[in-house]
Amino acid sequence: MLLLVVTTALAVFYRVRYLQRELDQRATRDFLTGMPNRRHFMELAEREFVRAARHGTPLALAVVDLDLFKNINDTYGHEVGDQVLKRFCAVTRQALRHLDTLGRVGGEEFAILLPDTRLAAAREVAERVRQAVEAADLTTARGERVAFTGSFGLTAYLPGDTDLTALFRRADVALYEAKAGGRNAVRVQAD
Ligand SMILES: Nc1nc2c(ncn2[C@@H]2O[C@H](COP(=O)(O)OP(=O)(O)OP(=O)(O)O)[C@@H](O)[C@H]2O)c(=O)[nH]1
Repeated sequence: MLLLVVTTALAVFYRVRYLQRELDQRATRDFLTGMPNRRHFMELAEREFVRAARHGTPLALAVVDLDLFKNINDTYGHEVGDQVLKRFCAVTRQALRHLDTLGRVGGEEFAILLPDTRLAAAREVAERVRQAVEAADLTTARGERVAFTGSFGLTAYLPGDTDLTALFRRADVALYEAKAGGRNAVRVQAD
């Protein structure tokens, strides 16, 4: 009898723990790509921003927008567009270091957080990711080869920054320049 009670209690315990993890996962991860969703990415970025502001540790932020993504959807269909988003994440994740965080902050918009990284090093990382994305492709069920690229806006924490918004503002300006300059490029906004 005691054995039955104990095994039932254990089974309930593990089931509850599993469900709790499922819930946590759904709250923090983007359903399509499995990357941190916007809210979770912002939480992680906020944590790193506080650390940079308090201890003066370097911190870089890149915003990435897939190029002419509407064309991919229009040409190959929304499902292939979804596959491109997933492939982009896999390729980018592989080109990043373990400490870096890739988040999906919008439909075809992503952000990369690079803790303990100065601008010069971050530029190298962003350029490596850009090249990896450019070199990647996928083949559709109909045998069509789909290539894709991304534009990158990069910035780093400055001692005068009072909040994370300042970094996003600069990164967005750099991203705009990358798009205006013809896309598939890394642009930097240092101040
Ligand atoms: N397949 C798919 N498409 C998405 C998703 N989220 C956003 N999009 C599409 O992404 C496209 C973004 O298009 P635009 O904002 O016009 O930008 P763009 O075509 O990438 O052009 P540029 O940013 O100027 O290079 C829209 O067509 C959205 O419908 C998604 O989850 N899956």
